[in-house]
Amino acid sequence: MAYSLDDIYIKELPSDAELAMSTKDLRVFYGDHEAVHGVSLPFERFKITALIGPSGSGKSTFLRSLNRMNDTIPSSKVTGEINYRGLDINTSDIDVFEVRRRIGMVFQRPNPFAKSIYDNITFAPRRFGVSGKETFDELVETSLRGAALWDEVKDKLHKSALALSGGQQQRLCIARAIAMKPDILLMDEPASALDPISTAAVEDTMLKLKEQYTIIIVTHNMQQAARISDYTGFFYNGKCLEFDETRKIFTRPKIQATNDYVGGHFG
Ligand SMILES: Nc1ncnc2c1ncn2[C@@H]1O[C@H](COP(=O)(O)OP(=O)(O)OP(=O)(O)O)[C@@H](O)[C@H]1O
Repeated sequence: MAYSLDDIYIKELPSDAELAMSTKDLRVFYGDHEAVHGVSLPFERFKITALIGPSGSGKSTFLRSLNRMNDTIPSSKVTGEINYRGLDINTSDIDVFEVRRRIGMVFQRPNPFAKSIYDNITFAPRRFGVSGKETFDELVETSLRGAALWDEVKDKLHKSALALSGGQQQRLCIARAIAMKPDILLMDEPASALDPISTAAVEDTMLKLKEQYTIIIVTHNMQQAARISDYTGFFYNGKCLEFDETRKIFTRPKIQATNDYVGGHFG
């Protein structure tokens, strides 16, 4: 079935909602191909927003643009606004490394460095000028606690991160992102490569993390979106056709395509 791309419902957040970031008419091109067609979305602070939609609908491209990761793809061009702390960060004079420190990213496949658990966490802060054993010890502990991994690894901090299970490695990657003290965590299908027990651990971790961080997650797993997110955006053919509170998206969506997608009629 072909859906109208003009049928769009984007819920406006209440005027007292605090935004962590928002986009306005964000478009992403790969060469001549426009992969994201003018998406304007708000992201409320200390909430989890899930981005769902069929394969190729532009979710990951949109997500990667939010911390300027798409800049690393030579053919890619991003237009429109990415508003963060009163600034449009989609401009050439912005320090992209600082953007990526404040808006961290966790990828689909756990990608720890071939280093110890301890060094995985201290690596980037060290490069940003953090120093001192006590500071690092504390940073390692708070980051691992934040990612709900401390109890499992506190006796083997100097062992290789690669010896951890997939789920533990992913929580280490979350700890690594937290160690940079970001405001926002972008997560691209962070549990899709994990078994159900590890997935549950990562989901529990995310629910704890939102007390301190704003999370934007791409997921193919609709139960996961329903379980953990406060807001959901449904992407289709490069557009966000519907954005609303998660319970509304999954019970009373306003747009036909959303209804059919969450009902499992296509995917
Ligand atoms: N590095 C790239 N170079 C060129 N085209 C790309 C690149 N990455 C994505 N695309 C194209 O952009 C469009 C959106 O892809 P994207 O991966 O963002 O979608 P998605 O919704 O995240 O899909 P999936 O759920 O399968 O990950 C697709 O047409 C894809 O082929």
